Amino acid sequence: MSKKVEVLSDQAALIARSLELILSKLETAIQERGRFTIALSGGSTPKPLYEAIANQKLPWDKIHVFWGDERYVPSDHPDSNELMARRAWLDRVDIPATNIHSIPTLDGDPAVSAAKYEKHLQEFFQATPGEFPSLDVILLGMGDDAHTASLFPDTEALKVSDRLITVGNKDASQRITFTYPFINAARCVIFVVAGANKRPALAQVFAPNAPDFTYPSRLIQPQGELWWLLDAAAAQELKQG
Ligand SMILES: O=C1O[C@H](COP(=O)(O)O)[C@@H](O)[C@H](O)[C@H]1O
Repeated sequence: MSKKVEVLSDQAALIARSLELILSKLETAIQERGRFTIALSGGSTPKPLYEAIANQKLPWDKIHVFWGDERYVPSDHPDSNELMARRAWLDRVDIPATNIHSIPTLDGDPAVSAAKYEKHLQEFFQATPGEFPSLDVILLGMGDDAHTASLFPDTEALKVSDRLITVGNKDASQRITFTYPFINAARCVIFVVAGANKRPALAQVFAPNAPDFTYPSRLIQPQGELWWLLDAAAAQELKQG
């Protein structure tokens, strides 16, 4: 694994750098493999990044979009990660509908939906059960409790190491999430983290010793590249430490 940490002066610089990195991975992937696969994060931080991607001239037919996690709500629900990405990016470009790989959320049972998405991923990547295919880029955020994707502190999802997709739990509500070994199979994982409220969690995630299950972002140790792109507000304690 190669780990790189970059601190950007503000949110605009953070988004500009994230965009630059994604575009460089996209160019390489298309040159080498003829397509670019990316998993998106939700929350609020990546919205301006998605808007910036929508403003690029890109070979949309060669770009395949997945989600690293999703809330268990219909795709037109205000909490839907897909809805945010569609409004900010996907509905604004000429990407084929078949290149948008939504997480199913209408089965009435998150475990059924998780299994369906896993099957879809295995078919797309022509992976056998038990094999962990590699996305070109997995974009991640981090919550102020150090969760990433929908891998929340001290939850059962953190123990799942034999599947690509599982059910995550945020308090009483269930979500669908990539498992940490699937994230770790990626060619490149990019965390984009902004805001002073992330400082305490970040300090624990970067500490030499802290419990991984309490700070789930620590479990992200990909075989490929790991990038932490932070704004100055989020990184302040790291610089002091
Ligand atoms: O709940 C979620 O939150 C995290 C972090 O979001 P942020 O707005 O604090 O950046 C996000 O990465 C995840 O995809 C989302 O479902």
